[in-house]
Amino acid sequence: MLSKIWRYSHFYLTVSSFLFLLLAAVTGAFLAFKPIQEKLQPYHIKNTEEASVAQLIDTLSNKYGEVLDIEVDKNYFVKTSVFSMDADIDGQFYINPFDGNKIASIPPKNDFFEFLTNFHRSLFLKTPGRVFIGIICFLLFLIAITGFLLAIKRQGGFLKFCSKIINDKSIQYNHVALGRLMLIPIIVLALSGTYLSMDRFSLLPKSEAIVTQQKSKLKNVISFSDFPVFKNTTLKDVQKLEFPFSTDEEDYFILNLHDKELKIHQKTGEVVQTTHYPFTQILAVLSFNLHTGTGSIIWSLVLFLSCIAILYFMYSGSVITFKRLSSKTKNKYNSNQCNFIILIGSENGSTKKLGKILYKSLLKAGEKVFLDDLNNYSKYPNIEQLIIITSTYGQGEPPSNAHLFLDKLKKTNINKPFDCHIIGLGSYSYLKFCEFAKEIHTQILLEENINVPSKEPLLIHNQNYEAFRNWSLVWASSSKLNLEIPKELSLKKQKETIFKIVDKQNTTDDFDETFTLTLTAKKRKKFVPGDLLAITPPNEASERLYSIGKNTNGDLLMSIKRHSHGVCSNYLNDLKPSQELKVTIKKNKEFHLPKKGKQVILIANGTGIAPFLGMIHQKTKASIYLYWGTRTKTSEELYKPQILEAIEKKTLQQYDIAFSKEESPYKYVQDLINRDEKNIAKILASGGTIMICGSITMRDDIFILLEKICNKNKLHPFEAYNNKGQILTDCY
Ligand SMILES: Cc1cc2nc3c(=O)[nH]c(=O)nc-3n(C[C@H](O)[C@H](O)[C@H](O)COP(=O)(O)O)c2cc1C
Repeated sequence: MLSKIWRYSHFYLTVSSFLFLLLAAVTGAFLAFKPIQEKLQPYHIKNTEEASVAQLIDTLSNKYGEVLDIEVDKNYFVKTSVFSMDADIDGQFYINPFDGNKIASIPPKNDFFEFLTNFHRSLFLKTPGRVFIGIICFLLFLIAITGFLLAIKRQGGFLKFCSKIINDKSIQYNHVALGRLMLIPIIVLALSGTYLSMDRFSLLPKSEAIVTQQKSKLKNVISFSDFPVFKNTTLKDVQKLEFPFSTDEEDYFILNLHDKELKIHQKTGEVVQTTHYPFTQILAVLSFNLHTGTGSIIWSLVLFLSCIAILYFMYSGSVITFKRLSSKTKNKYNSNQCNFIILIGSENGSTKKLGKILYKSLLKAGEKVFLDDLNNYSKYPNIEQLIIITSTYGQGEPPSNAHLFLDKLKKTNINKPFDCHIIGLGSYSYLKFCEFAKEIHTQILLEENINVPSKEPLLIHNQNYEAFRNWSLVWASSSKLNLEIPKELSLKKQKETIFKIVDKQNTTDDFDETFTLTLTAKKRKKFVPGDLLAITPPNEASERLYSIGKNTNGDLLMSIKRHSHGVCSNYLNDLKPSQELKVTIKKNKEFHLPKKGKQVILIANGTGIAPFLGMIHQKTKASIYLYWGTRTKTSEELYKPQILEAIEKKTLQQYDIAFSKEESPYKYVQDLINRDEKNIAKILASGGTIMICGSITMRDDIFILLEKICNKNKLHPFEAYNNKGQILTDCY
């Protein structure tokens, strides 16, 4: 419930301030260069900060007739105003504090920055504009805070806020990852701006300056440069020093430091009055410096990046919102009329898209169907089939529109029995894969009047549309429905590439027939080992995905197991060298050889070796260890030349194989991992990566093994390495 409040607040706050935030961020990004431009002026003399006021007064009085004041700005540029008959050294100019020489005249204000500053502060609307911008600044603060709370919720708790965000290559990932990085600068920017506006309109609590007076007791007249207060004050603490107007004792030196103002007797050098600035004033100066970056190039650059980040958030937030809103559907029938009910659990809208496809297909087939959120589950008088499609969020939790469902399920009496089908969407990157769909399945099995035809729910990794489509077609035919389910989820036609077969090698042992295909693209096509190749066999609707490797010539490598009734594997097996094949390459960045990290362990079984055949030849600074489980020595022969070449070229540091159908000390790849547990633990602890490709059963066994290795070797829990992205999988 709370997360809904944060989400709506985050959304409405951004929408209401959108245009003004946009203008403020664009002008702010330019204005961040003002302090940099100022700081880069050559008016600073090394060690100015360390010079004492006494030293400076001494230098100036020797050099100039009458000094009116001295100013030290945030960049430690020293300005003085002098009165002189010589026009060249009359008025205000920059000086070298050590010899008093004039360095430069005060340049006129930069028109461009002046224009931008006025616009940024008030949109040229004077006081109403300033008030408005102050409010926008405060809204930015609220947007940052609600965004922070949403990120905590997304990460699964406050303590997990800083843990690795799983990169699912989505725009949400960029939004959250950048948000976490820029959270503090943006909060500082927003709070300091709000404070400055409140100060400008006297909205801050009144606090008086504390004034302490002291009567002059001393009689000795001493020279200015001998005044103890001048001797003990360095220029780094000074803002301004005003010289006495006349030689009259009633005229004082006024020394403005960063936190107080001192009145100094011009004959004796005694401090006769100290005025401590109120805290609100000190805070206003701090806010000004923090909001403008005055005096610091690094902070100015951080402010610039914050403004760019705000612009990016506005873009990514709009895309996310558009995606969510576009997945909303208006039902044609009301729920009481419908015999098909589709309920969706979705956080970011992708699951809803699948529900919508089924909804539209059923409508087109003339069925009465109702689509809704899982949270709105209720009694449906005419229901025959309930289809639940849900993602999992957080750490195995329901998405935000589904958290009430299980409770409602328990409380709702069902009078008329119906069938229920459950589809889970999730990602293997998370330990609790499709956990919420599994939980629903378990709960629904306990309901007397709900019939669940499948023993297991359908669980889909990475929104694989093909898996969903195949399920829909099977379900439609079992329900005697003639459904048209689109072949592609997106209407954008994927780019096909024509490859030519350059080599084909088959190997058959007593158990399996496997073969490799080497393909070369007719036109240059970029791909990386670990990417996926989508093939749709002729006269077939659905595509099949294969993880691909690359040989040293840059050709594409596939490793395929032939299934006696497999349509695609037989189609590929029938291809002859020099024949052509139309395919689509799908980027699979989650399963590329990592760019960082010193060590990578590759674990495969069966034809899962394919992407690794490319990775062992990739140029990388990391040491690569390959563990492979296959059935027989015959099946190893097919890949041996590639592997031996990599060992010879030293791009592969270690190769171990387990045979499940031969006399061999190690039967499964799991046995090899168990044997080398100490090394595996070391690599995990030092930030290395483990990549797994092959069957899901093997992957699950390896996960259990890794969990044990982590416990035994007193490492962090396995989940931590998985969350940090050190475990990459591509299993089927
Ligand atoms: C922050 C976050 C947490 C996730 N947690 C899990 C999880 O615990 N288990 C899982 O299988 N998938 C998890 N996923 C993957 C999503 O379930 C998957 O991407 C799904 O397709 C998202 O669908 P939606 O856009 O409809 O919410 C998570 C995704 C994100 C962004």
